[in-house]
Amino acid sequence: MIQSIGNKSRSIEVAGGDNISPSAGGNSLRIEGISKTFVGGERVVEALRPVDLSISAGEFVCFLGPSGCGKSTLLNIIAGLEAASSGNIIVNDKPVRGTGTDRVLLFQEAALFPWLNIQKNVEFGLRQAHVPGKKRAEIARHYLDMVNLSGFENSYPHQLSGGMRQRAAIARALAIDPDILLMDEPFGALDAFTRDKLQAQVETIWSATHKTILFVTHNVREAVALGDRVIVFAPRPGRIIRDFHIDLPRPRSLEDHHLG
Ligand SMILES: Nc1ncnc2c1ncn2[C@@H]1O[C@H](COP(=O)(O)OP(=O)(O)OP(=O)(O)O)[C@@H](O)[C@H]1O
Repeated sequence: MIQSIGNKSRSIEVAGGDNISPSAGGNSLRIEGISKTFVGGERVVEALRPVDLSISAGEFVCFLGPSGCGKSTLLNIIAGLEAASSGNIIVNDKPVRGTGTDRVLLFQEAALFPWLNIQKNVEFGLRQAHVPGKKRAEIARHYLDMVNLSGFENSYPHQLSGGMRQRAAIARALAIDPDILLMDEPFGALDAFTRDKLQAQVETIWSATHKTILFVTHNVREAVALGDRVIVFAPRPGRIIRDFHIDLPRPRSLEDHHLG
């Protein structure tokens, strides 16, 4: 079921003053009949009933639902970290199997390498992709600037706050220029104040980069504050029960009473 909240005609402001439609780039991701049943000895858990979903390039989609409804399982399948029991993941019209640099998954705990400084952490994926040193440094600086971490290039993860570490992880993910950013409760471990600030920052980053974002949350307010769409899952066995289109103007303020 598709429902709509807010004003239908909407565009977003991007740096340089252009007005673009956030879903102008065609289909980015198709989830076709994806199901998952975990089998471990005697125990069989039907985590996901077949899920079908089409997501446009540049859309910001939130997966909302109670604990255990299969949100993380679906995100892991899209990331290629978990095999589905049935169905296909189609990215840019091609079926994908396994992980790829077109999709990057961010977790609740920023998974930075503790032995590398922030600059080197952000450069890591670029090094793997054999991007030359000067170019790597330039790209890393660009994204560190985007997440307001300029000046912390030489710091190590343990010297940063949780919110700063999560911002560094976002910069590292963006540096490899994925089509799709998969965010699994990325702010779940942060205090409310930091969380609010990072939500606003993610909205700004999304507007500037036009990435397709899939964002898992338990929090209705967070989902409505961030998403173009909020996909609501039912408890186990996980399945989609609602597909809300959120047409509230951006940037959205968390104090906006429409979000309540
Ligand atoms: N590796 C696994 N083996 C067996 N069961 C699993 C495995 N991973 C997840 N499950 C089960 O699948 C169901 C869905 O789990 P999942 O983590 O996807 O839910 P979720 O909606 O992301 O929950 P939460 O919001 O608490 O993270 C749960 O019942 C969970 O116990």
